[in-house]
Amino acid sequence: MTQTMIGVIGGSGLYEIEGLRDAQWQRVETPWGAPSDAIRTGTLDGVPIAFLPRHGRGHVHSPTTVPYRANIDALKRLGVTEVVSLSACGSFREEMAPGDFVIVDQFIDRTFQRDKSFFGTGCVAHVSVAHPTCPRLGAACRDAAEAEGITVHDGGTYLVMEGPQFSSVAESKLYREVWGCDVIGMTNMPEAKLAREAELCYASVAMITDYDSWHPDHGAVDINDIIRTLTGNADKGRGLVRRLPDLLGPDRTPCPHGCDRALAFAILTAPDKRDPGVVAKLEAVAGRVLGA
Ligand SMILES: CSC[C@H]1O[C@H](OP(=O)(O)O)[C@H](O)[C@@H]1O
Ligand SMILES: Nc1ncnc2[nH]cnc12
Repeated sequence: MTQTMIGVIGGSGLYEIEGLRDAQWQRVETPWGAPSDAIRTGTLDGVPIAFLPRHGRGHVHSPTTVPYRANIDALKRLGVTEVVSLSACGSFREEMAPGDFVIVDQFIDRTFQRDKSFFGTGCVAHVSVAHPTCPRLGAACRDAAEAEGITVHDGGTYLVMEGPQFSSVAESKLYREVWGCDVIGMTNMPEAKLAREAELCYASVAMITDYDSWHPDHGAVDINDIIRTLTGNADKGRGLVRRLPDLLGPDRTPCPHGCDRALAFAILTAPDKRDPGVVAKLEAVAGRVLGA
């Protein structure tokens, strides 16, 4: 049994979290550079929490330049066991309305300008992301949302676009009608892939702000409309987070889905062929299997 530590990555509109005991902003350095911002640590109902604003306070990083590897490494380094990602998203479904939340369980990754792995030449690893989110953590997020009175949809496919521009109508229709996606955003990849490589449980809560551009009654995505919905969504997201310690509990049993053992057989590079410099960089994320 290990101790639960909840990492929360707050998306657009969610730059602070209140109500933590012994709260402090902690600067964390990683071999991948600095995370998006300092990390707010403390406890909530006796469970340690680490909150990281994905874009930094004041919204400094674009979806492309968010330091995804540093963020995940820093959370792991602090002892986080579960990562809850809260993100503003557009909807492809009439019934998934602005203000609703979706517990995402699949992704289509259309990003192309980001570092997507901790591994590479000198230490190669291949983890499975067939099921990129943790069902146990996702269920806790769903239960927390329901307890808060939030309209929550259990399961959905999130199209991750590079951005920063929103989609054209043709793209929006392709993602919705042909690819069967439910929501769209710009940030959950490579975040989810990196969390898996770091053997962290990862759940994604899509907080819907708009209908993207496919919807005949809503026209183009308008950032002003999004901002109006963001504030209410951020409050609901904070309410969801406040319920998680009670639902997850302080003592953590091994993940029944194996998220915390994802690297067990993933590293292909023979021990005598591993680059010691690369292995050293992997100390926080893969020290369990590399003995680094
Ligand atoms: C607020 S409009 C677009 C912006 O919001 C989302 O960010 P996040 O996922 O961090 O909440 C979306 O992915 C874009 O980056
Ligand atoms: N329609 C949309 N497309 C991409 N990212 C978003 N974030 C919020 N709404 C979005």
